[in-house]
This record gives sequence, C-alpha cells and structure tokens, in this order.
Amino acid sequence: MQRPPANTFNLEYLHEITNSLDEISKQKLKGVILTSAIPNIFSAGLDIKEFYKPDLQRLENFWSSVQDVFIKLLDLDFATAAAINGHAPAAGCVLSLSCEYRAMVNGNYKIGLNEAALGIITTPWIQAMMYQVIPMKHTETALTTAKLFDVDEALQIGLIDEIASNKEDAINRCKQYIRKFDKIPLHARALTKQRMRQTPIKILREQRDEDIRMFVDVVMNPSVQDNLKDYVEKLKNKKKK
Ligand SMILES: CCCC/C=C\CC(=O)SCCNC(=O)CCNC(=O)[C@H](O)C(C)(C)COP(=O)(O)OP(=O)(O)OC[C@H]1O[C@@H](n2cnc3c(N)ncnc32)[C@H](O)[C@@H]1OP(=O)(O)O
Repeated sequence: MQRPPANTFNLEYLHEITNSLDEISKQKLKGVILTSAIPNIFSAGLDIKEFYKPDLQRLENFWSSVQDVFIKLLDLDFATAAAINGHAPAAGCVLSLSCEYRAMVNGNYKIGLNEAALGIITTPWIQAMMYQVIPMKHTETALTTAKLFDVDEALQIGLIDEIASNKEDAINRCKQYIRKFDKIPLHARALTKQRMRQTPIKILREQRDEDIRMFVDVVMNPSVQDNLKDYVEKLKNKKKK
C-alpha cells in the first residue's frame, strides 16, 4: 500500500484495491503479502473524511466498496499474509485479519479495533473476523474498550503470529508461511479456508444491503458526527503540540 500520509481507505483507493485484487486473482500465484510503503504506518484505517459530514450517496458507495474489498480478500484462493510494518488501527487491523498470517515489526506501534472510541460500532462481519483470530472473550473486551494493543500484547493475545525485527524480516516470515502450502493441493487449501471463514463471508454475501443500512445509520447519527468532529480535531491538533 502506498497512499500517503497514512494509507487510509477512501472510495477511490478502495476501487484501486478491488481492481488489483481482480487482477491478481487471474494469475496463478502462490500467495500475496500485504505491506506498506509508508514508514511506521501499515494503515490508519478508513479515511475519516469519507464519513464525517458525508454525502449520503457517496457514503453508501463507500461502504459497498469496503464490502467488495473484504469479500475478495477473505475469499482469495491463495495464501495471504500481512507484513505489518507500523500502526494498524481499525480497518488497518481488519485488513491484517483478512490474511491467514500476520508478522508485525517490533516498535512503538499499535494494532486493534478502536472504532468504539470514534463512536462507531463494528459490523458483525468485522467482529467475526476478530473472534476467529482471538478468543471471543478477549474480542468483546477489546471492541468495547476500543483497545489498541502494543506489539507484545498483540502477540500474547494471538492477534499477530510473530514479531519481526524489521520490514524485510516480516516479509521473509510471510514468505516462509506461504511456502508451507507448496505441497498442499490448491483446491483443498482454498475450500478449507473458505469454509473456515464462512461466517464473515456469508454475512458479506447475504446481508450486504442490511450491512450498508447499518453503517449509514450509525454514521449519520448526530452524536456520532459530534464524536467524529472531536476525533478529527484531535488528529489535526496532534502536530501543533
Ligand atoms: C461500521 C463501522 C466499521 C468501521 C470499520 C473501520 C473504521 C475505521 O477504520 S475508522 C478509522 C480509524 N482510524 C484511526 O482511529 C486512526 C487514526 N490515526 C492515528 O491514530 C494516527 O494517525 C496513527 C497512529 C495511525 C499514525 O500516527 P502518526 O504517525 O503520528 O501520524 P499522524 O497522526 O500525524 O497522521 C498522518 C496524517 O494522516 C491523517 N490521518 C491519520 N489517520 C487518518 C484517518 N483514519 N482518516 C483520515 N486521515 C487520517 C492525519 O490527520 C495526518 O494528516 P495531516 O495532518 O494532514 O498530515
């Protein structure tokens, strides 16, 4: 990913990612590694500008495009791994959860689902992605407290699989993970993966419209817009301090 300053996902970038995923799906790849070209930030998640004072039509398109990206990522036949070389809050964390394996670079970085701090509620498919990786009990506490884990905590809880010393090391660990499947028949691997992930995939396939409605209702709530205003202000003011 290379969308400065923070690899946030806006509508256009989501379209770009969908197109890239369509392109790579046509190739006979062994695996894909997601990482960031921006030092210290894997992805800061969804671009808040998309849902602070939004245009309604664009907001619906935006969430539909989020759904497109994640259904494709969850469903990819080949192996997926994340070399997390920096902060991965919110949708940045969701992106890593869509992968089968996560190596995170050691550093003063945070990863987790902090949506509640913005006043927004994670949708059921995102919750399912989290509790399929870490236990339900920890998921509930992490989501309700908007917990962002440091690298050691993330390893301890199982949110990441390994700690890497730098980006190159993280990528090498991802490659090693992908090589594990060299001798496994592709269709068996792919179907096993899809069945393991059927909860979020099913919600994304069968409850798309309801999911969009839920997102729009949450975001358009005046108190959520007030929270977002404060959050955007805080982000802007960080630099002034
Ligand atoms: C139904 C709902 C389900 C929703 C699912 C997902 C929701 C989301 O993804 S909401 C997005 C939540 N993301 C965050 O809360 C992260 C916010 N960002 C940060 O905490 C920090 O930026 C981060 C720790 C990632 C990096 O810190 P720094 O290295 O110190 O960088 P800056 O904070 O200075 O950021 C650089 C630049 O990027 C802008 N930015 C950061 N995050 C976002 C964002 N999510 N959306 C829009 N813009 C963002 C930040 O304002 C800075 O901009 P400039 O000041 O113009 O340089």
